[in-house]
Amino acid sequence: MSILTSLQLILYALVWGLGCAVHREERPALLHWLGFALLAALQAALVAWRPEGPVWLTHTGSNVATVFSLAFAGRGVLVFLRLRPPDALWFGLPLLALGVLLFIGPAATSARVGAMAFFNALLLGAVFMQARPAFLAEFGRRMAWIATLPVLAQLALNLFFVGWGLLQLPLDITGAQAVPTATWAVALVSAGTFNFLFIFLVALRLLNRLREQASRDALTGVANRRAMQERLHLEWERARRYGRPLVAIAVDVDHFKRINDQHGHAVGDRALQAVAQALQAQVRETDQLSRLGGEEFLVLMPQAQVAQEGQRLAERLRAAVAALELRGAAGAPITLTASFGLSESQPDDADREALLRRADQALYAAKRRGRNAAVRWSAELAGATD
Ligand SMILES: Nc1nc2c(ncn2[C@@H]2O[C@H](COP(=O)(O)OP(=O)(O)OP(=O)(O)O)[C@@H](O)[C@H]2O)c(=O)[nH]1
Repeated sequence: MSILTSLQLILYALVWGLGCAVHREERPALLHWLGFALLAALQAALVAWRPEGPVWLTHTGSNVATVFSLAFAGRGVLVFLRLRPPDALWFGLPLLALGVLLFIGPAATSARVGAMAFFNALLLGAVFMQARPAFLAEFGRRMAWIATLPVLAQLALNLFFVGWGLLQLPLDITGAQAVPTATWAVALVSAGTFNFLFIFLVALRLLNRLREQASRDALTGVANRRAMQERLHLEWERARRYGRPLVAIAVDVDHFKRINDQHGHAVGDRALQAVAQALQAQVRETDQLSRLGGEEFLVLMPQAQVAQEGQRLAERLRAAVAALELRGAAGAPITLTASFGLSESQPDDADREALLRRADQALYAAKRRGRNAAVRWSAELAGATD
């Protein structure tokens, strides 16, 4: 049984090792779990070596390996969650366990197993307390429960052994009876759950990050055109279904080419970032600001009316961009303004692009009227382009 467990853990170690090679960002956590799997495999192999092997290794050594393997697993979880593990605890406890187990020696079985289980329980409790809020925040309640199960199973097993050690119960934990079988089953299942769960979570985090990157504009961090199209689709359908208009505000920074030409592309980039920040600070959580490309942005305002909330927001956005204080490379002040075109969805719109087309027409009108202005679409503007 224990030699099979050892082999299984070596396979886990192989997976973590491969993970370290290909996934740099998570390498610190994966290295911890590689250490965990190797030490747990060592522990199982030492147990398999009983009764032929030297007792200091097969008994005391296997207990020490167990405590250290849990320390690696737990500290790895904290590193994975970007938490700061208190090192006095995570290095101090295993070292203290080593000292205590050496002091007890291999012969005093109940004291030795009880002491090992006590340190294991402390480590499990510590990781549970520190990791749970961050875990819940990133992966949600369902995943937190799945992650909690192997910890609780391990904790229960270790508390049982602490009790066993303290009370000196007449149980044989080394033979083939119910208790050792249950011990191995809990150890195997919890190690397996732990490994598969965290392999899954590493992949899930990667997937979430890729999704996030696919919908964000790399320069400004606001939503990109793709995310805007998705949101527009959703909000346009909602607007039609519930008869609540949707407002689009097209934004274009004025004479942006001059900023690039006079101050260089890097300053131009900084200006775009500042504009995005200024716009973002004005829009509501329920609105969406996106960068469509170049110096063009778009604000979508669900459940709003252009003559009221739309016009008010556009005016605030205009003022926020005009109030930006930017400096070029030589410290020269840069004046920035933007033009705004507003439109509102209409019940007879053939498609959602109609809303954007009208916002664009209004934007061109704002440019024609001298820029640094917000213009609301009206029927006279239809067909007029620059
Ligand atoms: N720095 C920087 N410049 C960009 C980026 N994307 C587009 N541009 C520049 O933005 C400028 C857009 O210029 P135009 O479309 O002519 O418009 P404009 O100069 O803002 O003039 P109006 O819109 O008529 O007020 C071009 O010079 C592009 O090279 C970017 O990501 N970074």
